[in-house]
Amino acid sequence: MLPNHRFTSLPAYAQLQAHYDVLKNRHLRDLFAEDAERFPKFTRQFEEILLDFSKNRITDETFGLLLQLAGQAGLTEAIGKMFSGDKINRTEDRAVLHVALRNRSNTPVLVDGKDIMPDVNEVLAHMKEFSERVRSGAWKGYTGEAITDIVNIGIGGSDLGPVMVTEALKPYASPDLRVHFVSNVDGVHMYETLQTVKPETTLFLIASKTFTTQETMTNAQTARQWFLDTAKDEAAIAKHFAALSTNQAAVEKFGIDPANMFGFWDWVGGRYSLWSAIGLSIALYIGYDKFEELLEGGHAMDLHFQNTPAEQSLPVVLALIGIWYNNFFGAQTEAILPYDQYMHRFAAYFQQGDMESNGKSVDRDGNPVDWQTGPIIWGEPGTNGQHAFYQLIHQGTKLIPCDFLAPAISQRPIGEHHKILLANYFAQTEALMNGKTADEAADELRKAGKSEEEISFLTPFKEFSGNRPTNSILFKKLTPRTLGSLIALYEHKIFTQGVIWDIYSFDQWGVELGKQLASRILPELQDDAPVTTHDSSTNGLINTFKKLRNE
Ligand SMILES: O=P(O)(O)OC[C@H]1O[C@H](O)[C@H](O)[C@@H](O)[C@@H]1O
Repeated sequence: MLPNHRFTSLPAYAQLQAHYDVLKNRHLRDLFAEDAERFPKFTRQFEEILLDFSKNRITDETFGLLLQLAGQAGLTEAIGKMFSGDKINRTEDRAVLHVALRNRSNTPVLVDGKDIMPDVNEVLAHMKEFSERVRSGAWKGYTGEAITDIVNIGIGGSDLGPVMVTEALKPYASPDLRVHFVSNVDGVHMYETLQTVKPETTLFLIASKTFTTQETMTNAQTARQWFLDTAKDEAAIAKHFAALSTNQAAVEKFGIDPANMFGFWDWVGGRYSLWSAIGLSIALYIGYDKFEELLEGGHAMDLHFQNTPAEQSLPVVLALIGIWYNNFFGAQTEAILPYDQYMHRFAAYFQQGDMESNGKSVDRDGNPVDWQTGPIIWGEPGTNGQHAFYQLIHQGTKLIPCDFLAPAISQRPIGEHHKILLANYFAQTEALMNGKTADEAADELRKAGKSEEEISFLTPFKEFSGNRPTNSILFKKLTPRTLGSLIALYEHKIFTQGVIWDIYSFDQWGVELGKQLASRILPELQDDAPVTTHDSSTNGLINTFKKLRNE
């Protein structure tokens, strides 16, 4: 169990509050002018990843106080508890051990006194053997043909991670194997996917930790029926369906051969499961060796998180900077902006990772919090975002801390593209920091030949306040190892923030109510009788739906 504390009662909280009152009026331009050492002081390196957090509204004093906050919240102890298999997911009475899935050092990890590493290694060996057979063509479908298409059916954590990683690591993929993801219960998703594949050469992965999720079970049944419509023989299912799950009984009931089941455990949270059997689509797509490199990258970041003093730890730094804006500046959101097209689902992945983890409003004692917890996470790849929503980041009324991520080396070096991309990457954080003063804006207008009257009208619109904070994460190349480290970096950032905010980051009770109500409403949609069992809005909507569908 993690020790409890009141976030706002930590001594450093009050000090930070007082410090904020002084610092809130300081401009980043001036902080840089006063301190030539900001870049070396506020950058941290991990392998081929550089984190520059110098363009944040912090001084040495801010950073020192934030580190004290982490210390007072018992961060070191909490990290130890997670890695040693303590049941820190208290409301589900579970350990939190996605780190064991990528524990390439293979040191024993005990849950209830039992070392779980042999089980982890056994599933990995199964994934290796299976993915190698499928990729080499040795695994045959029911007509004797090799597999050409993988369809992963899963949702939430059983979808977003594999989608994000297979997109990010596309350059490492086998050209002979396509991968598809069906998540939405909207039949359109399954329909469109099935248009592009053939039953004889398709392997379905039914990815569900619980194997009860309505969307996934519905999609899986549809896929099964579609397959049997052609194959006609239930025995053929064994060659075309595999299950990634913790629930063996439900997998067998569905009719999947237990030999094709890849297990994992209740100590793997859904949104932290891409490192587990849920990552089978990744191993199939990029090959098991590359999947292992991804695990190694995650593990290397785990060791860094465990063994590095807080002031040197990239995840801790990211977490503290986030807390500074979330809890003192009142920022509501954080943008994740990768300047890498292959990372186009990275922000979407961490929407679940962060918001499902830290979107909580009771502390670990069950009392309502009176401080802000998890931020709203959003983002799109640069440069697309620049031409869409950056206007608001530059000149809007909201403070939006942004993470800018970019590789130094493109996976697809074509002409001048990467230099142009990176010029934009550097320019944006510089612009957000410095802004443009009224004098600078007026000078530019004067040089462009505008009249004094036009200049005085236009200047306020052309002015940029600047002082808008950013982190820059610059890495060498988006390799499987680096991606693994980047994912683990954000995972541990989320963990650190949850510890400091005194909330439980590894349950997700907030998703249950909607599920319960949907299963109550579903039977009501079976006939056309008007419903009266809900509030007037819900009744009205359901009854309008029943009318519309029959018109
Ligand atoms: O893997 P499954 O059991 O099908 O769960 C899929 C997803 O649905 C749940 O409602 C949770 O919100 C997610 O954390 C989970 O990843």
